[in-house]
Amino acid sequence: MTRDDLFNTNASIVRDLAKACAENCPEANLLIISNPVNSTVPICAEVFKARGVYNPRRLFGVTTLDVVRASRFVSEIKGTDPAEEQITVVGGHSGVTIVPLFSQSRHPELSSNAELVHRVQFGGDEVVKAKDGAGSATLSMAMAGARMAESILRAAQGEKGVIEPTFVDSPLYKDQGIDFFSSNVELGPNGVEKVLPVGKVDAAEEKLLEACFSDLKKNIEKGRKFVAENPGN
Ligand SMILES: NC(=O)C1=CN([C@@H]2O[C@H](COP(=O)(O)OP(=O)(O)OC[C@H]3O[C@@H](n4cnc5c(N)ncnc54)[C@H](O)[C@@H]3O)[C@@H](O)[C@H]2O)C=CC1
Ligand SMILES: O=C([O-])CC(=O)C(=O)O
Repeated sequence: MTRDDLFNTNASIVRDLAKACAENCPEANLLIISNPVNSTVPICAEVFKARGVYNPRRLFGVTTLDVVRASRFVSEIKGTDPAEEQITVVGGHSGVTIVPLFSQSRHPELSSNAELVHRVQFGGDEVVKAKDGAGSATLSMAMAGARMAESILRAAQGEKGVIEPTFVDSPLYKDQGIDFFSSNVELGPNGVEKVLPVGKVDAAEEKLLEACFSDLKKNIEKGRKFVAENPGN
């Protein structure tokens, strides 16, 4: 079971919750954690657009857990404190759409560690397998969700320099037909303040990004198509 398999159950739930938000709290910050995030965020955007209240600065897919996992896995290899490992992860929130950029960390050599890259990309699946039918990540998901929500609140109260990775309506790869992308984002009182660039990547990461784009495009399109064909009430 992959996150994409959750689409059939979750797409209509997210669509209906988004509709309720669009009608009752259109100005709220929406943090979408329900999977598949790569599709549920575009679903929310379509629902808001259909009602004329879409504000791309207030819609966020929660991808914090990918960074939390990457930092943890690196700390296990290096014998360090995960809180001190700053690993940038970009792309989306499933399988090969998750792209860790170790070349930008203090351990650039790790970008050629295929086993580590795979573990970051499929860390959620590892948990699902280990739980053997009893669900997916829970405590780590709660921690990652809380971190993201707290950062949004701190920025809303005027704190400067609050940066989190999140899957947003992004200018970074729109020219390649990818309207949503996760990268570091500076948060502010109005939600997204600034989408930060991906920065320099090495040749191995360039390849990972290519694979990411191809899947991500399909996931985004799947969400859009669902709303077009099933607009709900
Ligand atoms: N983005 C991320 O990092 C992560 C995302 N997830 C995703 O988060 C979601 C929730 O996971 P869990 O909390 O483990 O699942 P869960 O099954 O424990 O909880 C789901 C909750 O949704 C409620 N629910 C079901 N239908 C609903 C509806 N129509 N309207 C309102 N509420 C409804 C259920 O009553 C239940 O309380 C899943 O989609 C999972 O894949 C999980 C881990 C990490
Ligand atoms: O795989 C899942 O369903 C849960 C999830 O998103 C994660 O653990 O990253």
